[in-house]
Amino acid sequence: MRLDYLTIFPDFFAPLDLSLPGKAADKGLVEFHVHDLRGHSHDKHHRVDDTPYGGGAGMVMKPEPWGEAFDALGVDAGTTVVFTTPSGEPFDQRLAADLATRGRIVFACGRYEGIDQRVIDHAGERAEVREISLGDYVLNGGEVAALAITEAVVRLLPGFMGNAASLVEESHAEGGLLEYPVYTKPPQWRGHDVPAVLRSGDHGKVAAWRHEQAVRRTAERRPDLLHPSQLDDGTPIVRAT
Ligand SMILES: COc1cccc(COC(=O)c2cn[nH]c2)c1
Repeated sequence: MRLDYLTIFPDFFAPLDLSLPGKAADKGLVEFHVHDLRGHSHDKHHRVDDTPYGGGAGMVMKPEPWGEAFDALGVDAGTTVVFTTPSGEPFDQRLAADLATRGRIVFACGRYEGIDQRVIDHAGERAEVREISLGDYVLNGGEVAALAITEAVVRLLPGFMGNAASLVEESHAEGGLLEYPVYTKPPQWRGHDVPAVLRSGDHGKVAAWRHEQAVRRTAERRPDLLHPSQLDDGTPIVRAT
């Protein structure tokens, strides 16, 4: 998989050479290419923004640099262009798995009040476009979101995670439950003991305890992930007639 990043802050993506994503690059599973959008603005000050039509506060990113960058990158039907933006579709594990099937992703990292809408419209004429939000909050730019999406996607690439088994068990996987609590040595620590069941050696009991903990934790923190039948707050189960 080839990942490209279009940004006015290319240094933001220096971490891609470290830790998780970096290892994938070493394995040849993924290649990263970072591009400074200002390189595609040719006025004296390499301007990438201007005042918004219709007035209002802030600045809007000009379309020309983006169009020239798409041309330089060869954005085409085999490319998925991801615009990270608060007004995008919510990012989740399912979307991460979907993006992990792509051959090439170009992350378009917006700043200011956003990117001229014609850039998104034009991109949709030449490639697959996904507008993706990390969550309901506003960052100063799309770079942090692009890094988060990158990590969630790259770790799913076949042959990347050393222990594929851990991918199956983790949160928001098929079960749709939050992860159960985990423990390691020492057995006692500052007055806190590891739950005895985890040291019992009884794999059946351990599995049951972990499932119960995952359901309890999900009911407490993310009832939206549970089906009514799994809520134990007495929610009446109204069956479709
Ligand atoms: C492209 O248009 C804009 C406009 C405003 C801010 C940003 C930066 O992205 C976010 O704030 C964000 C991404 N996911 N959740 C929040 C982009």
